[in-house]
Amino acid sequence: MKNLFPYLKPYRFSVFLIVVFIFLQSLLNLYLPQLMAHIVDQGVFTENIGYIWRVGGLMLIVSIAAVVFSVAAGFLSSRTAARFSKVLRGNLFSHVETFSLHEFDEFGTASLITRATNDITQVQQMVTMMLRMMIMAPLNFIGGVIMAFYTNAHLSLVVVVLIPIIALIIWAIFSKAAALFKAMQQKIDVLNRVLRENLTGIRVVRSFNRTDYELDRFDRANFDLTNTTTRAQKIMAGLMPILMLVMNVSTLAIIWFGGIRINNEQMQVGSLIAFTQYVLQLLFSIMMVSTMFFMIPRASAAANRIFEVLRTTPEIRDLDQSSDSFKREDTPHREEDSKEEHALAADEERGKVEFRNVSFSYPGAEKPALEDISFTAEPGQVTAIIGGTGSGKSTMISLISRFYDVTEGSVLVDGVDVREYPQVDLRSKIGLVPQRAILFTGSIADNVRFGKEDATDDEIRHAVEIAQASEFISEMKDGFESLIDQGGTNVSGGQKQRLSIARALVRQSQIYIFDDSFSALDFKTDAKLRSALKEHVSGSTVIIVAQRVTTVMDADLIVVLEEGRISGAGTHRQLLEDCPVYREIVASQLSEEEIA
Ligand SMILES: Nc1ncnc2c1ncn2[C@@H]1O[C@H](COP(=O)(O)OP(=O)(O)OP(=O)(O)O)[C@@H](O)[C@H]1O
Repeated sequence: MKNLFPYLKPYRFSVFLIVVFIFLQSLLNLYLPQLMAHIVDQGVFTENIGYIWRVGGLMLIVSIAAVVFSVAAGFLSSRTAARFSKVLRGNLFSHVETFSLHEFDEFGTASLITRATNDITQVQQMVTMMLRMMIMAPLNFIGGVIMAFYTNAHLSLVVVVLIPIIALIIWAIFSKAAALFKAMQQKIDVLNRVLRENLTGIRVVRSFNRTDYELDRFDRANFDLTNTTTRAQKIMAGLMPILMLVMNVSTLAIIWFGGIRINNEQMQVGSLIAFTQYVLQLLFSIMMVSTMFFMIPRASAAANRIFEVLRTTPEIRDLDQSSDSFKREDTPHREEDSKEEHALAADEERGKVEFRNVSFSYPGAEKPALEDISFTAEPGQVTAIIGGTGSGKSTMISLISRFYDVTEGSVLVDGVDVREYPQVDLRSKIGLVPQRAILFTGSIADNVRFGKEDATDDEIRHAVEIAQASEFISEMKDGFESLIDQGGTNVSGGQKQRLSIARALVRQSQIYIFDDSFSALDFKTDAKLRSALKEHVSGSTVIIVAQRVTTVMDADLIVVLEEGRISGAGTHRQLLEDCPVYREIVASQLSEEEIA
């Protein structure tokens, strides 16, 4: 929880005002019973109506002033907490943006969403309460104790007995509830995950008639969360009645002993009323603190989860600019300014991608996904990667964009290790079409422009033409301004793929990577697209990952992957001659005539 304080620093002035307002409110609240005692002892018993009016009027003014301070403090604390959580949410989001895929895998999307929404709301509520109660409760408590002693020291013995009893009750209840509150946040994660999976995979769920299974899965997560919440609330529900009981018994004790003292003429009735009020006020402040404690375990679990994300250092970071970055691997001892060198390298070679003895293992995986991979994809050439499912094709692609870092060896772009580029520079060289086409809510033009913010209409039209998407766009009612629904559900799989190809092409990059991007296209469109690519991006390095032999046959270099290793590299003809794995793939897809 203490990690939260730096986030409150910018609101120092508001916090200061809250403290002042609450201090004044508490003082006024402590003054009221005194006025009451005066009315009773000096007004009612002496039948001095004028005095009653005067002091009554003063009481009214004091009460109104207390309400004004309370409203002002309430407003300021809600505003401060809302702003604080806005900043925290912003920081969380921008920090998550720096994560590599590894950190995303580790936290899980559902959990990151819960942390950015529900967890932050918990903390915000806690801060609102804390800003008011943390100051008001101790003030009321200490003020109540002092005033009770001041009003009647003998009767205050009741208070001395009371406080340890209440402290014990609260401690017993909270030590039981804390673990349950922590579990509650984790169960919200699970519920979110089930919900999210079901909603994003709704088509699969429906087509496989798995609605009942999903309902059952959701019911279980829902029941589990409800169960834990109920158990926690049951324990907490005991708190208020027990405290009320203690409070009523103490009031009874005060009136009992106070009555005896009044009978013995050691105390006045007004003082007894004031004393009772002070004791109630201090008991009330304990109750306020306990309500806050009610929120602490949950909010502190939420805060821990938020800071767990904020404290995570992304595995993939840019090199310190002052370090020896941008050194070309093949000339490691050159001494020129590194940036100049970088520019030089980029000038000499435009988009060359080289894998040098690359091995890669996913964290926790038993065996490496890639082992000893070496090949070069040259600018102006098409390099194809073919292999069975799970052979490591997408993993290889991820290493070029540096979504993951290699375990051994190095991936070089224009002779510079990808780890030495600022990530933004590296990725601006690459137009990537991922395996799963992802579109965003917005128009078709917006989606293509995602690849290049300042793309002109002509550039967009040109990219769309190469991607063979013009025809279906022109058939849509609003053409380029047609809206894409969330997740791109209102366009077909092939259309989605073509739009995500256009998005990559509009970048006019040095390197284009198509990760199985032609699989949803029919053979004719696939062929047309590839010949358009050849014509329009002839100077760039084109890397095509594919399962279909017809897609890769014309490539200048075909790399055959099997279980994370290269089992052959060359042209179609060369591979037919000396790569049995390639021959097998070809035989399974093409007829004898086609092979010949
Ligand atoms: N995020 C991940 N965490 C752990 N293991 C992974 C992860 N992604 C892939 N793998 C594993 O790495 C291996 C290679 O996967 P990859 O996705 O690169 O294969 P692929 O050749 O692209 O397959 P496909 O053609 O089916 O897409 C597989 O065994 C897979 O289980």
